[in-house]
Amino acid sequence: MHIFDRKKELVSFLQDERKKNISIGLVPTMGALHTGHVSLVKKALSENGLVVVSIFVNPTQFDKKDDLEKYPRSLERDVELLQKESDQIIVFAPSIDEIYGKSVKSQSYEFDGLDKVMEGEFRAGHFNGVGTIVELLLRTVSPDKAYFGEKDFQQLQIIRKMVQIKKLPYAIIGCPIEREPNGLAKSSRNERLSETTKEEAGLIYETLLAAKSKFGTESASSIRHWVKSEFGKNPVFNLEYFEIADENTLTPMLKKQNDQKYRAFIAVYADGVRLIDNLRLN
Ligand SMILES: Nc1ncnc2c1ncn2[C@@H]1O[C@H](COP(=O)(O)OP(=O)(O)OP(=O)(O)O)[C@@H](O)[C@H]1O
Ligand SMILES: CC(C)(CO)[C@@H](O)C(=O)[O-]
Ligand code: BAL
Repeated sequence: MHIFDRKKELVSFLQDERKKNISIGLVPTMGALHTGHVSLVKKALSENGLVVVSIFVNPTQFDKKDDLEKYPRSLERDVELLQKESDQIIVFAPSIDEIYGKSVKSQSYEFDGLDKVMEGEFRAGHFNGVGTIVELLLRTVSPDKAYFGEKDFQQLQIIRKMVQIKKLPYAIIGCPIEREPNGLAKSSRNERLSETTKEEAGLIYETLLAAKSKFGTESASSIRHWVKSEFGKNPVFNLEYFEIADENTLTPMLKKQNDQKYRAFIAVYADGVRLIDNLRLN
């Protein structure tokens, strides 16, 4: 398997591959790979001749030092896992210096308000950091298609917006959420949960399912109220937000419009670890 840590070498390798008329997929990750990531890689392999998986824990998208320091890192294990998947995979695992040089800073983006709610509200500067690294990866790899998980649904919509605003010629493909048997969305940060909390964290998905079943008959504000009061009684989880929002604009739902698609979004802390999830409601 080819593993690159320099942009220049990756670019020159891909230029040669492209001459063979091979289509290229890109799967950006922060490593500590799990079956959620693998589902993106499989989808990319099914649609492209070559798939670049980037592994880079991007410092500029972390608003909390502690979260960045404790983020799981396992490059060797990640490479082994990808090697088992296919020999059509290329790994790009650059250093912070290779990406940012001396100035570890984000660019500033205009995302049409998509970044002002939920993750954007609670993680200051997060989406400027995501935009900065994703734009750089897209421009470096120049893929035909890039793959992102719906687990980070707000991020997916923001990347779609960035590509549209910057007129970047790459297709952005959203992929469904992979879950544990108890419904917990697979996430690298789950590694930091105790076995007991991981089991109890099935409650997050159960809450989303309950919100979906209430959605037919109850107002958004009544469902929000119900979720807040349920979590208020639970000593294991600390609810950061629960929102019902329009899937495209991400604005909180006021009155249901029949032609709009709505989604429930949730962020909770458990064992000091921040977990997010979402579910389409209609
Ligand atoms: N359970 C999942 N199902 C589908 N896609 C996923 C899942 N988890 C992560 N992804 C996607 O994989 C890509 C890389 O995500 P990332 O490396 O941040 O992993 P992660 O598990 O989301 O980690 P964390 O939530 O701890 O940041 C993103 O596009 C993300 O949406
Ligand atoms: C897209 C991404 C790899 C950018 O660092 C990250 O936000 C993630 O893993 O979802
Ligand atoms: N998967 C989203 C990246 C982050 O939490 O920073």
